[in-house]
Amino acid sequence: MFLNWIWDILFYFGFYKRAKLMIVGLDNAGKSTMLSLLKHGKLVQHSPTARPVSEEMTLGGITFTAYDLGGHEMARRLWKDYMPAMNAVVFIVDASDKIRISEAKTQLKGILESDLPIDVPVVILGNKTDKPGCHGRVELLENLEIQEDVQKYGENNQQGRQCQLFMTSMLYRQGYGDAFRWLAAQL
Ligand SMILES: Nc1nc2c(ncn2[C@@H]2O[C@H](COP(=O)(O)OP(=O)(O)OP(=O)(O)O)[C@@H](O)[C@H]2O)c(=O)[nH]1
Ligand SMILES: [Mg+2]
Repeated sequence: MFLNWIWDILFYFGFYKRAKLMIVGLDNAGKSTMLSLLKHGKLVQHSPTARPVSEEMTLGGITFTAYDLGGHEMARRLWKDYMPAMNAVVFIVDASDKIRISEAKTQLKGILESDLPIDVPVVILGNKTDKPGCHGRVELLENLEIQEDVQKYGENNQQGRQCQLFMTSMLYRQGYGDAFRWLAAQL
């Protein structure tokens, strides 16, 4: 009880922030792998996510409740139900999957152009950069057709949704730290 009051007071004066985060992207992109890395610091093999999984963790001074929503077609139907309550979105793309890049583009556009509140930042992770022949950052910007979203909102600091692309490898534990630091700075 006493501890709860302390948290409430810290929260009220802005010393303690909470945020709800949804982690989405096509199936097999690496969502659950990233969540285990963030939460437990371990690489874990997961079965395809059948129903939403949530984890709480503190990163960059913010306590996140993160929802791993699963990326196969049935699971995608749930994304829109979560959107109104979210403070941030992580969209993971398998940068080595050149066949499904246009499917990823469609799903990402669906989020960027949805009713997701305009003040909700979206960070896009181009994952699996350890795999040979995968898309680089410039190719990914082009193929996902997000150059404008990233430039307009991410770099020039104009009004609109904050949106940025980071390249990551969960296998080599690279890139997601920068992505989460950027995300925390937007909240
Ligand atoms: N090479 C490589 N493999 C990765 C990386 N990240 C994830 N994987 C592998 O990709 C596969 C799918 O990862 P998951 O984290 O289960 O994918 P998911 O996005 O949660 O997929 P769904 O639950 O089906 O939506 C697993 O075999 C992971 O080990 C990475 O950075 N590099
Ligand atoms: Mg999963």
